[in-house]
Amino acid sequence: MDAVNKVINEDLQKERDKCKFNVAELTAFLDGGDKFTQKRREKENRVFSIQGLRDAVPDEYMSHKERYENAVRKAVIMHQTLGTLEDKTLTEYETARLALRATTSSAIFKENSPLMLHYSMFANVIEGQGDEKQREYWLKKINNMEIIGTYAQTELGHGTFIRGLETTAEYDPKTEEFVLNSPKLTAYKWWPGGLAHTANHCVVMAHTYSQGKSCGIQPFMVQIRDLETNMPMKGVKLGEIGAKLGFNTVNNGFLGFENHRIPRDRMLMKNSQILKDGTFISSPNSKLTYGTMVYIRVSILGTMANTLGRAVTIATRYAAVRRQSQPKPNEPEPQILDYVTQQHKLFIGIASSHAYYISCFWLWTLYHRVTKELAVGNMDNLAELHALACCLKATTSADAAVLVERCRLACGGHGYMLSSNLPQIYANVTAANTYEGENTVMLLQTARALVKAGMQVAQGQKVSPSMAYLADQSKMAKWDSSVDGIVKGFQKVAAGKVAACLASLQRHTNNGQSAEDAWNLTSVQLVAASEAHARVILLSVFKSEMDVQTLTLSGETRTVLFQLVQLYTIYWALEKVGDLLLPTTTTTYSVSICDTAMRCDGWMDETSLFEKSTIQTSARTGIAGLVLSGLVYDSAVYPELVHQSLTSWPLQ
Ligand SMILES: CCCCCCCCCCCCCC(=O)SCCNC(=O)CCNC(=O)[C@H](O)C(C)(C)COP(=O)(O)OP(=O)(O)OC[C@H]1O[C@@H](n2cnc3c(N)ncnc32)[C@H](O)[C@@H]1OP(=O)(O)O
Ligand SMILES: Cc1cc2nc3c(=O)[nH]c(=O)nc-3n(C[C@H](O)[C@H](O)[C@H](O)COP(=O)(O)OP(=O)(O)OC[C@H]3O[C@@H](n4cnc5c(N)ncnc54)[C@H](O)[C@@H]3O)c2cc1C
Repeated sequence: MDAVNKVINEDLQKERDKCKFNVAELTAFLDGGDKFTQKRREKENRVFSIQGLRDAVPDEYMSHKERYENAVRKAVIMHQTLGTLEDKTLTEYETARLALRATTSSAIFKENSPLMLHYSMFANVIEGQGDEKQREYWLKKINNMEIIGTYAQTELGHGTFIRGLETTAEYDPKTEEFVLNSPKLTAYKWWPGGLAHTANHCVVMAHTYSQGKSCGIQPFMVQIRDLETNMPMKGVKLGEIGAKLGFNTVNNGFLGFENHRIPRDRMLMKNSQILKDGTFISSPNSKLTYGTMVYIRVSILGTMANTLGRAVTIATRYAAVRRQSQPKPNEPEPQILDYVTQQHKLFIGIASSHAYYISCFWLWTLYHRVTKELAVGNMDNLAELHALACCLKATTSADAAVLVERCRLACGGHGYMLSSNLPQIYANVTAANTYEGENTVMLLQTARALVKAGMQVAQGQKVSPSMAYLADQSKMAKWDSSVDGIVKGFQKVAAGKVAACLASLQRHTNNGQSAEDAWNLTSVQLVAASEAHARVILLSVFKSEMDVQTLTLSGETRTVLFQLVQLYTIYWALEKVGDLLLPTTTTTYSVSICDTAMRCDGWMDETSLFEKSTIQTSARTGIAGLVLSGLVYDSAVYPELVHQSLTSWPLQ
């Protein structure tokens, strides 16, 4: 194996040599600047040089228990290592941006870390829901790993419907304690990562009662295990939920309570409070309790960018080194990358990964702005943030799962091998369709906001900036096959779908249906309208952010990035050709230029055997990448046809 490792595959090297742009420049652009590239590499080099982080045996040959124990062992080393590299001089945004790119964890854990929830939701829920004293007390313990925690919301009976949670927390003013109970089996917490054996604390979302009255769903910090023995505390029942498609080392567990008492100050009281005598002071907005979910939904865009980037890198490298068939007699078998069908499968993955990165940073900026506004009591933009986070989480995770599976199929039989790592990547990516808000449910949340905006437009009222295009449709000029033109086409499609939903809701209520039944009867269209809106946002943000952010880049790098924008836009125009009412056309791909993602060593945190043995990489540094061909649309008739279709759009 070692001898093989020293030789870089000839075809791969040739592709890298053909690169027309400055790889370092593009890498720094994606990282957010040279400073971050340096920091990322420092982290990667440190982590990847640790012998103890390598698996003696591939995960898939271990038992369930061995896998978990191996993951715990690595999680401890990772924590010790990363702790020493922490940079306190970075702003919160910079730290988040670095975390998004320096995903060493995905290279170390094929099925994720058992501490995943500790670092993500547990820490964030204390930050977002704890009062000042609670934040000061708990965050120190969390950061020092004095306690290990998770986020326990979902129950066996209810995941989506939070208001239906059955775990109860009843305030007892005599002892100034809350009494936690799981009155039924369906009230058991079910799913929280790390709960099975790893966590000794968790934030429990529970239906809260005081003075005999419901105080809604509130968060509580609960110690569930003894810190010395790791055994469950009195009145706490714990266990593991069992083997899953993926996430097997995340250690998802169940949790039930039987008269488990906790002090009053364990309720996280930033937003709502229960005073010593039991008086309930309600949050200014009950949805503030859901803030951690919004934060993770925003992060998921970045996770999708990384996960898809890894899959498409593996598949593109494979396409460069794999030769198959003999279309021209007496000539060698071509690289499968030369087949246009193969390029069609892979390039959209490269473009989408970039689109998700850009959209994630854009959404992060909005998230930080809204968080600052909330801190001073301004809720004006919370609904818009929620609507955007829901539809973008749903659309990017759904697309990423499809595209990762396409990458797996693009590797033929080898993609079916676990050693390709593509099946495990798929198992990770498809989970995001369900966790942090099931995708259909998320799209329906955005649809609520779209319907509201549609009604406001009809009444001549102002709507939120991301939905302002709904009001502009009548003024909208002709559109064409330029990127901006296609974005306008998509705006028209989304506006048309929203209008159709409003008409359907109206029709059903006029026919005597209740508002709820009218909503259910219209829900297939509502989901479609919400997805169309997400497409508008993804396409327009990708284009406009690239316009602004690439100004200082060299012409070659800008060109290749704009080819990705163009590819992404045109791909979706063709995918949604029915929506755009485009009659069948003979538009063809004429593939000639381009490439990108796999040139940047940001993608190089893949540790699979497959990559190392079959396709040689220069392991995490200075990957020159492959020269693929870019995509140029070659159809003179295209703009005309699109335009004609749009002018016959029945709902405009
Ligand atoms: C460091 C980071 C790394 C990241 C790695 C990632 C992987 C990490 C691993 C992750 C592992 C996985 C970990 C996990 O999986 S943790 C568990 C995650 N669980 C969920 O996400 C549950 C999904 N369900 C919900 O969120 C709610 O119950 C929904 C939203 C469905 C309905 O709710 P409800 O029935 O109560 O509400 P309503 O429909 O009557 O609507 C009422 C109004 O409220 C507004 N509204 C609703 N929600 C919000 C909100 N959030 N902010 C602002 N507003 C909000 C809404 O628009 C509406 O407004 P209006 O129309 O009336 O004006
Ligand atoms: C890998 C993984 C990790 C997880 N980690 C955690 C964790 O750490 N902590 C935690 O608390 N939870 C966690 N979860 C749970 C997760 O958040 C829930 O599974 C998710 O919110 C969906 O809820 P559910 O499973 O009850 O699905 P359901 O809501 O029962 O969904 C089933 C189907 O019903 C449909 N449906 C439900 N309600 C509606 C509606 N109102 N309108 C239309 N259709 C509807 C859905 O679209 C879906 O098709 C995790 C889940 C997974 C898969």
